[in-house]
Amino acid sequence: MSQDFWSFCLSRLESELPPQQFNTWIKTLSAEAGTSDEPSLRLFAPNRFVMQWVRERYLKRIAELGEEFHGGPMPLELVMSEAGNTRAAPRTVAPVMPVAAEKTAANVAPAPVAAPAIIVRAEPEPTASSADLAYEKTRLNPDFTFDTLVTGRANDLARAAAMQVAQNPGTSYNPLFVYGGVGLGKTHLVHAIGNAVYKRNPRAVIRYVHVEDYYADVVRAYQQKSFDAFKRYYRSLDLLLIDDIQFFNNKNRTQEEFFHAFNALTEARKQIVITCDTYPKDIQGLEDRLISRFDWGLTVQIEPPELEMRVAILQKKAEALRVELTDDVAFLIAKNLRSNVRELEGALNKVVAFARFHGRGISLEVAKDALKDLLNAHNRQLTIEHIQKTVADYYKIKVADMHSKKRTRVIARPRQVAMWLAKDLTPMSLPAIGEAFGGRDHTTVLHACRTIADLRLADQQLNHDVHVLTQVLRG
Ligand SMILES: Nc1ncnc2c1ncn2[C@@H]1O[C@H](COP(=O)(O)OP(=O)(O)OP(=O)(O)O)[C@@H](O)[C@H]1O
Repeated sequence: MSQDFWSFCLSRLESELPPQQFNTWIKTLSAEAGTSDEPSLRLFAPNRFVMQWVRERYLKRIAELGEEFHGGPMPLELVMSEAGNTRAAPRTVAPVMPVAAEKTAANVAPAPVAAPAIIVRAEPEPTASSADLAYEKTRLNPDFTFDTLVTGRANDLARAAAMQVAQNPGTSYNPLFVYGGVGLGKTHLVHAIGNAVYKRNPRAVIRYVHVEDYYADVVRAYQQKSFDAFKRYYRSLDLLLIDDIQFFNNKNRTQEEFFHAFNALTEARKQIVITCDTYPKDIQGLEDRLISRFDWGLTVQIEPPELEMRVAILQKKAEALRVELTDDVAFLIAKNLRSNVRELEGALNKVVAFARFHGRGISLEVAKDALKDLLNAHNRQLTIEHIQKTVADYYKIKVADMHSKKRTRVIARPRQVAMWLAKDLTPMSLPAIGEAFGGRDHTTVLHACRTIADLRLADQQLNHDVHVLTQVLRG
């Protein structure tokens, strides 16, 4: 069945593409399958930007995988989802039919009725104005705005700083350095800055670039001996948004170029926004002179969202997909996926696709069915022993110290961190946690949790430790 094909296709593309590309482009697609008798696949892109990118870079490969999976061609269509289709009038989704008239170069012969051809029908683009074209050069995703970004404790500082930068680019915090774990909205936030700056000033020269693409630009400039043009371009920007700087590791020539671009832009009071999965000093293989420059502006963290925020994000995403999501379903998903918003979204997409495929509405029952594997995996709970061992290893103390009565700071603080993590990451009660830490009283656990919560606001190193440990434990 084509639904199985899409799972097959996802796992193949995941192994073939760098994670950033897979997550940004492929995972945002939703799929609607034909029947087992008449396999077909219709892919929905959330907006024109994604549709164009997928069509140019990945559609041919998806068609090849379709042929490999089915042992023959399969009609394949890429359209914009209704929610993303802001230019055209909303249309109803019809079953996929082989539409020979709309073939593209990637196609083969017209479809005979019995054995359908691969028909790659990418929706024709609406005519673009020169303003549209200028906008597209920014590489900004129009869906990633401050309006679509849900705010909560996990990101309010980062969001406030980003809004400040968007209002006063080049003069408030330069660079703005945003760090946080995978899939927590860093890319969304930097696109939001770009979109806001563009809205205020459509003449601003803005460029969003992932580090891997920046690296590719350097390589191309090197091969084509076009370094002057490369330098001129990057130094002419008003706003440079550069994503996932951790992938700069040991790419010395690229770092060198970036160093000079950074200096030129900051000297000219042009804004730079950087994202990374970690705090600047912890980036592996990055030159010290870059690390020290990243400290010039403001460094803000995005943390994993708490339950209420996760529910709000799901509701927002459901709104964008134009599906109704009841609170019980939102809570089921949010309670089981804690660490990564992208996974949260993936789970929602899975529920929506499952409901559509089986012609059912979205209910708690449907959601449980759709997410069966995921819920089973989640139920293999994190144990307190695992938390104690991970924290002890991290701080290089003995696991036995988690249970001991020793009160020296080097031991007591990691123990408090482990208690805080146990409270945050497991459903255990305070008395049960106290018991697991050498039979301590629940008030001791409460005190530990409050101490760590307060210290995280005041002590950047401790906050960082807790962040790293949380990521490690959540896998
Ligand atoms: N606070 C939020 N509100 C709404 N959507 C969010 C929020 N945080 C994350 N998302 C969504 O989660 C998905 C993943 O976010 P994004 O790609 O920005 O994460 P990231 O931190 O850049 O990840 P990576 O480390 O893989 O680059 C996006 O679709 C984004 O819109």
